[in-house]
Amino acid sequence: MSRAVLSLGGNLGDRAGTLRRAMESLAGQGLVARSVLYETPPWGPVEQPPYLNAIAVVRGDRDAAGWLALAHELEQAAGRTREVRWGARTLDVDVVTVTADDGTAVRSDDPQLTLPHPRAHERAFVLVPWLALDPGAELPGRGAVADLLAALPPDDVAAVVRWEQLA
Ligand SMILES: Nc1ncnc2c1ncn2[C@@H]1O[C@H](COP(=O)(O)OP(=O)(O)OP(=O)(O)O)[C@@H](O)[C@H]1O
Ligand SMILES: Nc1nc2c(c(=O)[nH]1)N=C(CO)CN2
Repeated sequence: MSRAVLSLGGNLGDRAGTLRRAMESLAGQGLVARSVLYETPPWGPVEQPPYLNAIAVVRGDRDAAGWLALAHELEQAAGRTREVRWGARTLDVDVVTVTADDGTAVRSDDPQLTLPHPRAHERAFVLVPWLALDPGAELPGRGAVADLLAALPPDDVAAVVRWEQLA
């Protein structure tokens, strides 16, 4: 058993429908908690439309590789094709962190699965929904999510706006 924090995002097609369907799939895969949807400006060097983003916390009988496989299944179900790095997509699911049942954070330097996610700490689109869902959240090796957010440019944080309730 392990617990994973997943970041979901998409900026093509029916963004809200795609994220809702992904959350419905996760409901059958050990979904423990989910954030509402946030509209976020595109992060990174590629010019593209705004994203909807959300965080899901799942717990179940999978190891880290199993959570990554689930992330890829959700992306495929949303019709995602792999194109430009950091470019537009119907659905992107990143594994932010995985915690074993003894409380140990899984660490991995494998390029196919790097844990904790190496860029999560600098992404307001991950940290804002995560903090709202879990005010005590910690990104292993980086610190409290609240402190990481406080270290980001305030304009980046303010640009992440609550979009609507999932329910
Ligand atoms: N923690 C992780 N979560 C998801 N994918 C990961 C992780 N670590 C490594 N990867 C690998 O990254 C590869 C590229 O993923 P993807 O296309 O989603 O990248 P990206 O979303 O453009 O960029 P980023 O990784 O910065 O979010 C995947 O095939 C996956 O194997
Ligand atoms: N706001 C936001 N920006 C992004 C996102 C995302 O989910 N949200 N995903 C990306 C894919 O690497 C690149 N940029």
